[in-house]
Amino acid sequence: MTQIRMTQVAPTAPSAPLLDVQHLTKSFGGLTAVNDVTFQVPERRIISVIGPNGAGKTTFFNLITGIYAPDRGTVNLAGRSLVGLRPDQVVEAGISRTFQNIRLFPSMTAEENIMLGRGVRLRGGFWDSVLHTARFQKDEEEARNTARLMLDFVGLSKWRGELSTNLPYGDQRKLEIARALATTPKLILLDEPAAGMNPRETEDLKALIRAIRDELGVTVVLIEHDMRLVMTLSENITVLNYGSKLAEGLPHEIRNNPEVMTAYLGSGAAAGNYGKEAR
Ligand SMILES: Nc1ncnc2c1ncn2[C@@H]1O[C@H](COP(=O)(O)OP(=O)(O)OP(=O)(O)O)[C@@H](O)[C@H]1O
Repeated sequence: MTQIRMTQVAPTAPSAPLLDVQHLTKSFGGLTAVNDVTFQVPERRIISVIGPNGAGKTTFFNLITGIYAPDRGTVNLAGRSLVGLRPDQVVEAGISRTFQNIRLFPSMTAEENIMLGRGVRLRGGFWDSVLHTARFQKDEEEARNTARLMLDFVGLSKWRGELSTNLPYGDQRKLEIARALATTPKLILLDEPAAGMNPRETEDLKALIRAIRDELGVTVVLIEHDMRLVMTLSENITVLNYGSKLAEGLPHEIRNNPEVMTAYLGSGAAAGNYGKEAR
């Protein structure tokens, strides 16, 4: 993979977490989907958030990324508050993400999909694009260069001019990651990146996530149901259950935590997943 340095992490005190979430709470009607969750991520870590179906994991990501406003609690990135920012402003602040379901533009090429992701970092405005000004052309060239670097980084250069819909499933997921990386984030949130992948694709994904941290210096938080991947990739794991933080610790601590096991055993399909693959 190409060596690219892209992290723009502002200097923070050695002990200050990059992401600092305190007492985050969100209810929908009578249901508290995220309940008083405190969560800290130091720079350059790979952290997983797990929990049975409906535990509040995606809502937690949606609160961090400005899709929902929290009822209570704070979210800080490198010391800057993100509460009240729109999703695009959160991206500009340095957090990008992928979604549980693939959200590519099927009638655009792999390269064009990434160029769109890069748009948030470009300086030209609406009239620059309408009038095709010199600034627009410079922006477009810059976006294309970044897209090519990212395609190379995730190993998809051969698909550059192909419509995204024609890519194999695992490669579409990688393309989404490339698009998120094109915004030069400090932190990337991956929502079930291995969902639907075969074992070989999952192994590739594991190597890619490590490279994102090691080569790009980007911190990674992932939601994932594939326990084998979670246990072998994460440095730390946070477990949510019914919206609350049930446990937090090293992979072997989580694997041996009876409360975590009970939470999964009570949750149908996810229980099988945990029981089979956590070992
Ligand atoms: N916009 C919404 N309106 C009402 N309820 C919601 C909304 N979003 C999420 N919920 C509810 O909040 C709870 C948590 O959902 P969430 O999708 O965050 O869980 P999850 O842990 O990501 O689940 P899964 O692993 O199945 O993706 C669920 O009961 C869900 O139905």
